[in-house]
Amino acid sequence: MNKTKKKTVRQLAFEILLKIEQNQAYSNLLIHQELQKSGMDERDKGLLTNLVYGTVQRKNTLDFYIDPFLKKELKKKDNWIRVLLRMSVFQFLYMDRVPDHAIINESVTIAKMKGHSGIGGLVNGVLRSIQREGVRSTESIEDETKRLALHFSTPEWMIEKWSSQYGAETAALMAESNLSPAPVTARVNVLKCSRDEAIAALEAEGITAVKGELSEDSIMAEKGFLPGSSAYKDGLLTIQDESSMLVARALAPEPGEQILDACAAPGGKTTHLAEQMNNQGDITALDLHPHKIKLIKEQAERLGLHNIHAEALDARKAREKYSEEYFDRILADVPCSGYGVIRKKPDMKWTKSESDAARLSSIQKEIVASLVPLLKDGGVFVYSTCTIDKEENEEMASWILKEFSDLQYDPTFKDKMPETVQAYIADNESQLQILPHYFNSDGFFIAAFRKTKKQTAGGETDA
Ligand SMILES: C[S@@+](CC[C@H](N)C(=O)[O-])C[C@H]1O[C@@H](n2cnc3c(N)ncnc32)[C@H](O)[C@@H]1O
Repeated sequence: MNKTKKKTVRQLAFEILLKIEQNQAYSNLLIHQELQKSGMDERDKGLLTNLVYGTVQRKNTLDFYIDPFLKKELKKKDNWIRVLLRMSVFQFLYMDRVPDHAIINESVTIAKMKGHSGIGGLVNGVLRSIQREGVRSTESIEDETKRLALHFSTPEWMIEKWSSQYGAETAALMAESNLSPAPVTARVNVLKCSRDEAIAALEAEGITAVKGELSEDSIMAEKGFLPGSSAYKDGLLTIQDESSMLVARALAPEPGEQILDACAAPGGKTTHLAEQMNNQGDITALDLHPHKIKLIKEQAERLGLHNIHAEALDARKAREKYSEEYFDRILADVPCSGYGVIRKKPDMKWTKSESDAARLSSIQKEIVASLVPLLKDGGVFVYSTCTIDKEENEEMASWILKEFSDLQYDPTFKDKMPETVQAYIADNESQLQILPHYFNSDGFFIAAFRKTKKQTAGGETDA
C-alpha cells in the first residue's frame, strides 16, 4: 500500500510560490499544470489559485506588514520562510473563511517539514504577534508614489511611469485592478456552434457560463473549469481574454484572402482569424521560437481549422521570404512589456524592469518596418500589444504613420469595434487603448492602418 501522504492545498500552494520566487517561474503556468492534474475538487482548485495569485500579487504589501515582526533580517537561504509568512499573512488579511488558528497551525507544520523545529517556533511567533497586534497602515506614508506602490503592491517605478503617462489617479486604478482575480473567458468557435449552444453544452457538463459583454463571440465562466471541459476538448472554445478578441475584428479578414500573422504563437488570434475566414484563404502564422509553432498547430487541429500555415521565422526577416505586396492583411501582435495582463501573470510585477519598454519598442519598430512592404495596396495593417505603456502603443502608432507615408489610419476601424468600447477610441478614430479597469478585461492596445499609395499629379501611384 502506498503510504505517501497526500499534500494539502496549502503545501502545494507553498511549493508553487517557492518555484516562482526562486526560479522566476510563471505563476499562471504552474497553477494551470497543477489544476490539470486530477483529484482536486472545485473548492480546492479555487483555494490554490487564490493562495498563489493573491500572495504573489500582494508581495510587497505583505513584506511591508511582515518586516516589523522579524527580529533580524532573514538570510538568503532562508527566503522560503518569508514566502511561507507571506502566504500565511495573505490568508489572515484577505481570506475570510479560514480561522487564524488553522492558518497558523498549518504554516507551522509546513515550516517544521521544511526546516528544523526552531523555524516552526519562529513562524509561530511572528504569526501570533501579527494576529495579536495587527499590521501597520500604508495611509500614513507621505510620498504618494511610495504610498500607492505599497498600498497596491506594485513596484515604485511602475507607479511612477504610469502616473507620468496617465496621472496618479489612473495609475492607482490600474494598480488596484491588477489585484483582483481575472474572469475566465473563452471565444466560441463560430464554425462549430453559436454562443447559446456553447453555453448549453457547458451546462450539460455542470459548468455555468454567460455571454461576455465586450466581444460578440465571448463567454465568461461563472462556475467550473473551462479548459478542462469536453466543450474545450471538442474545439468549441478557445480560452482568450475579451480585449484580445477585438484584434481579429480590427483586422476583419475575408474568406479567401492572404493573411500574415507575424507574431502568432500560441495562436489565439491566428485561430480567431481562421474562424472568421470560414476556413478559406491562407493564414501564414510566424513566430520566432520554433517550439511555439507546435502550439499553433495543436490549437488549429483541436478547433478543426485547415487554412493556417505555421512556421518559425523572425518577423524581422519576413521580407527575405515573402514578396512585396503579397498579403491582403497583416497583423503585428508584437512582443511587448505585457503590463496589461498583470492580473493573470502577477509575478511580472517583480521580474520586469523599467528599461523593458525602450528595448521592446526598438524590436517592435524593426518588426513593423519589415512587414509594411509585404502589404498590398489597399490592405489593412493592425498593430497590437497587451500593454498599457504609451512608448509601445500611442508613440509607436505615431511613429508608424510618420515612417511609412503609404500608411494612413484605417477609417473603418471605429465601425468594426463594439459599442461598449467606442468611448475609448482615440480622436483619430483608428486606435483603442483599453485599460484593465475599464471592462475587467486585459489592458490592450490596437491601432489599425490602411495602405494607400500616394497619387501623383498624373494620377500614377507613387509609394
Ligand atoms: C504577444 S505574443 C503573440 C500572441 C499571439 N498573437 C496570440 O494571440 O496568441 C508575441 C509573440 O511574438 C513572438 N516573437 C517575439 N519576437 C519575434 C520576432 N522577431 N519574430 C516573430 N515572432 C516574435 C513571441 O515568441 C510571442 O509568441
